[in-house]
Amino acid sequence: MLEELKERVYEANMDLPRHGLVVFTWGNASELDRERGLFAIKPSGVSYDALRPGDMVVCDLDGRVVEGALGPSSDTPTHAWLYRAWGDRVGGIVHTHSAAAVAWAQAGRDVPAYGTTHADYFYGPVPCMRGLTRGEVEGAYELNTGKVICEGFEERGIDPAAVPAALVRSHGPFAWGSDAAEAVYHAVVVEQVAEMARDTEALSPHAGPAPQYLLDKHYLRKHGPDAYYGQHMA
Ligand SMILES: O=C(CO)[C@@H](O)[C@@H](O)COP(=O)(O)O
Repeated sequence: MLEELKERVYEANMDLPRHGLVVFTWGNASELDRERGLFAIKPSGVSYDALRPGDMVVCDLDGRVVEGALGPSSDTPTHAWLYRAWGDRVGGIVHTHSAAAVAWAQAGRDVPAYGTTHADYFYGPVPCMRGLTRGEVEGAYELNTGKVICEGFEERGIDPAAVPAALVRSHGPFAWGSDAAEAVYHAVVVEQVAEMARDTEALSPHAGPAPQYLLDKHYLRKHGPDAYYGQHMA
């Protein structure tokens, strides 16, 4: 079972450079095994060319390594915190430094819902979390990154299942999903909508978000109780 988990997490990590979301070692993906209370994650700082399924590191929800010869991703405490907080809804997490999403994070701005591409996946803006304080950075930095994301969603009343991504100010995007593969998918979508939103503002600085009724329609026809997008076989 853990071998299958490692294989899936390996494939998710390898999908990050395939989709152009990371260069060098700038990202990581993980997946939760809810029954065991464990997750597998990429080892830290290992080149994607050299990565093998058996290199994936298995950790508990405190971020302690329970299996693996290599050190886990430096962002392991962030993943662990998010699984502890949201593990009932989130089964896979991805962090990247994809360029357009990072640009919004560095600007300290939410990615506005400018159109239906965005609304097909996110029920509202992709929120930019506050930057970490000096104390949070000099303390348990990566754990505090997870806390800042959770606090931001709580303060704004956002359900992480309805908005499966966030930006952390001055840092970059985190995305999640039901498993690692879906988290990668959402990381790709965040980058795409970040690019589109940036271009929208370049063309029309005062475009403003699309009408709420249109955003609602697109989100709900895919994710609402009466969703009809795609194949719905009886
Ligand atoms: O944010 C950073 C680096 O600043 C990390 O997320 C990124 O390099 C990936 O690190 P890991 O190789 O997963 O430890």
